[in-house]
Order: sequence, then C-alpha cells, then structure tokens
Amino acid sequence: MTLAVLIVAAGRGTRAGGPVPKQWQLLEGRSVLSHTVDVFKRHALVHRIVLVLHADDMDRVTGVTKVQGGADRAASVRHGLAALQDSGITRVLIHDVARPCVSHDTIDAVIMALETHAGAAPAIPVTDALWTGENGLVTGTRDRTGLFRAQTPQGFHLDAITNAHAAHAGGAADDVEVARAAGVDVAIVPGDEANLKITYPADFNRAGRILRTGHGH
Ligand SMILES: Nc1ccn([C@@H]2O[C@H](COP(=O)(O)OP(=O)(O)OP(=O)(O)O)[C@@H](O)[C@H]2O)c(=O)n1
Ligand SMILES: C[C@](O)(CO)[C@H](O)COP(=O)(O)O
Repeated sequence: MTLAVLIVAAGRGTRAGGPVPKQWQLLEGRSVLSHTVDVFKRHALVHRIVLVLHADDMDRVTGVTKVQGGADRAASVRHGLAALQDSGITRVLIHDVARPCVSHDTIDAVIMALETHAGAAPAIPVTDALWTGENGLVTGTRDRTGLFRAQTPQGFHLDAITNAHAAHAGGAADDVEVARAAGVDVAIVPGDEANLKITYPADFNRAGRILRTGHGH
C-alpha cells in the first residue's frame, strides 16, 4: 500500500473574509496551510503530499508537489488525482486545507478502513434536533435518524476515485458523493469535533484554541 495525500487549497475563502484567502491567514503564528501540511508530513504512512493551489498562489510554497487548481473543488481534486497517475500510489486521502486541526487518530481510522473498503471518510452523527425555518420562525422538524456531518480526509483506492471523478457530471458536495455515484462503497469512521472546517471568520478563533491546547493532535 502506498498512500498519498491530496490537499485541496485552491479556493478563495470568500465566506471567511480577510485580506488574503483563509489558507494564507495566520493561526498561532503560522499559515493555516502550513498547519495542515505539517499534520500529514508528520504521519508515518504518508508517502507523498500533493498540494492543489490557485494559479495566483503557485509561488507561495516550496518543498512539496504542487498542482494548479480548477474552477471548483471537484476540478481541483481532478487535477490533483491526475498528478498521481502512474506514480505507484495505490491509495489517496483527499483533505481540505481549511481543516488544520485534523488528528492522526482520524487519519489512522480512514487509512485502516481502506483495508476493507474502497472508500472511507470521517463523520459525526447529527445529535441536535433539525428544524426548517422561514422568516425567523420554526416551520417544522425533520427526522435526524441516520444523518451525519461529513468531514475530511476522505480516503479512496486511487483507481476507484479517479474513475469516479472522470465519470461524474459535477455539482457534488464532496468526493464521497462522487464515489458513491460510481457505485463505490464508503465506510463511515468516527469524525472529530476538533476537525472543523474554517468557513466563517469566527472559525479562526476556534481553530486557534484547538491548536493551542493540543486537542486533536
Ligand atoms: N476551486 C476550488 C474551490 C475550493 N477548493 C478547496 O476546497 C476546500 C473546501 O472548500 P471551502 O471551504 O468552500 O473553501 P473556499 O472555496 O476557499 O471557501 P468559500 O466557498 O467561502 O470561498 C478548501 O480547502 C478549498 O481551498 C479548491 O481547492 N478549489
Ligand atoms: C468536503 C467537505 O469539507 C465535507 O464537509 C465540504 O463538503 C466542503 O465544503 P463546502 O463548504 O461545502 O464548500
């Protein structure tokens, strides 16, 4: 088994705001991207890291394989997967750069599940009640049974996810949706509340606190 990690980092972070895209903003003195890359650099089973970057950012990083991203997340993933073909890599973890607090326990769980499944990803069961709402009023309640909040890294056998992306029409929320559309079974492994995706401005403080206290590493 030879494992690569594809870190997608070509987004513009519009919801997070700030003077530069969220992956270049500082958390505890280092960029979000630097934290995320380091988690995987420190993992003994990761043979290769491929970083997918926006065209404007290609010169910002040295020392890892870099690929130019696409117009949406799926296109960026496809560009990264193309860089792994014929490289001897058999498995790939696809991770959002915006999740810098991912733990080795979560990564291990995904890798382990790939021994018995062609896909595996971390998720957290929904525990809060789910409402619909309109104009500030609750309009209904939805059944939360069997619902999960999806995280990354999402792991796959390389041939399975490459073929799935080649066949997909677009518009998927994540790589699990792409894989499932191609008939790939995806195992759910335990997610981690600390593995948040920095999406809005308040998420930087939360992520900083998690990194400071060491929780999740
Ligand atoms: N064309 C794109 C769009 C997104 N991503 C990556 O996909 C991940 C998840 O996307 P999201 O959190 O939505 O990031 P952004 O697209 O940067 O954020 P926003 O939607 O707020 O602009 C991020 O790591 C982002 O860099 C990417 O590589 N290429
Ligand atoms: C892939 C993902 O992180 C799973 O939770 C998520 O779908 C991508 O983020 P977005 O906010 O939907 O762009």
